[in-house]
Formats: sequence, structure tokens, C-alpha cells
Amino acid sequence: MSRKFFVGGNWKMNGDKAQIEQIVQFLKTGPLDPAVEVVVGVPAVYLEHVKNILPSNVKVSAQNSYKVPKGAFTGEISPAQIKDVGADWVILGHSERRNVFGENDVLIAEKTIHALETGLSVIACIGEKLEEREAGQTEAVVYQQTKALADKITDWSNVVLAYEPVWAIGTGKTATPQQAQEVHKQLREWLKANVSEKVAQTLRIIYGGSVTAANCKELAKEPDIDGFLVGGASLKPEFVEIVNARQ
Ligand SMILES: O=C[C@H](O)COP(=O)(O)O
Repeated sequence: MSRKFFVGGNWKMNGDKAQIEQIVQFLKTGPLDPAVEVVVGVPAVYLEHVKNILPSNVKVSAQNSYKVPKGAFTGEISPAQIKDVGADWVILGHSERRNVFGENDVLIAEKTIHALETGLSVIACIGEKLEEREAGQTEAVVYQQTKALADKITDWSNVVLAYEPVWAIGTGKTATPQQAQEVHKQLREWLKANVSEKVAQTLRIIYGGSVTAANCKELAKEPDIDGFLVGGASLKPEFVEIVNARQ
């Protein structure tokens, strides 16, 4: 079963208009492998601006959205608003949302189902902390995080699952291709047992955590790694090389 390779760039809370011009320029120059789906996760204030200047082969994602369409929720944005400015995707459950802003599995699942029902596609993030890995709890943690999503999601066709071990995010300490492959394979087995064979075969499971031009090709060779969610390197021209990792 072939799954379209997917590379997301998560800019996090980085970039101003001048830097965005430079990023858009290297995305335009590319060339980006046409076989790869490319999405950039942009700070909310720049969503519409970036949407208007990006080449059409790169889609725009928000980095968060709330669980209801509108209301008295100061500081939040809704999937309806994200759609209204022309973005198609949202990143939910990122470890920084979980660990810095205290989001839990239930809230992330509620946000995910609401975003999907509004018509956004979702990059749903999961991953264990260092102490959890060291305690042998990696499987249990990622299964629990995935189960919370699976309890709410009925149609997985607009979901990409991002496995991002927290200890590898922004640390320069990438999971080895074998470590990442092992978890991706286990997730696919869990999905087969608990969701469906079809979802297990078709859901794209991407890896995130210190992905660079230097390590992307080896990671991309693994059979269950269907792409990347890239933080720091997505702000630099090497992002193009990461998009083209399978070439
Ligand atoms: O969403 C992206 C991840 O947090 C990875 O970030 P990083 O590539 O800077 O380690």
C-alpha cells in the first residue's frame, strides 16, 4: 500500500514578514518533489499573508485551534476561522501544547474531532518523554495518546499522525531510523487491532524530532516512516532537501 510522502514544516513561534519572504523564496525555488505533500505550519497572525504568497504546491497549516466554532474564548482561534482565511490544515497535540500549555489527551481529541468536522485536515502529534522511554513506557504512552484520538475519530482520511519523541524535539538528538521505525510499526499494529486494517495501512505516520538534511534520507528509507514534521530546519533552505528526502 503506497502512502503519499508528507513533509510538514512547523515554524512554531518564529518568523516575521522579512523572514517569511526568505522562506517563501526557497520554497518557490525548490524544486520540490511533486510526489510529496508539503504543508507549512505558520503562526496564526501570518496565515492569510503566507497563504497569499506561497506557491500553490505548498499548503498552509495553523499550529493550534480550539474545540468550538466561536465564543468567549479570549486568545483562541477556531477551525472555522482558519478555513475562512484559506488554510487547510491544523497541527494539534504538539508536545509544546501538551507540556508548556497543559493540554491533555481528552482536550486534544476534542479539538481534533471539531477541526475534522469543520473540514480541516489535522496533523495530530503524539510522543513520549525521555523519562517515559527510559522507564520502558514508550509503547504504553503512544498507545494511550492514540487511543484518545481513536475514541473520537471515525474517519481518519484527513489525519496525519506525527510521532515526535519529546526528547528529540529541538535537541539535535534525533531518534535513530530503527527507533522511529519500531514505534511507527507498533502504532500501525495498534491501529490494525483497535481501529481497522484499512486505517493501519493507509494512515500516514510521520516522524518529528531534530530532522535535518543530514539525517532525513536514512529515516525516509524506513517502510513505516511516511514523512516528517520538521521544526528548526523548516525555517532554512535545507527544508527543500528534507522534502526531497526520497529522491
Ligand atoms: O513540530 C516539529 C517538532 O517539534 C520538531 O522540531 P525540531 O525539528 O526543531 O526538533
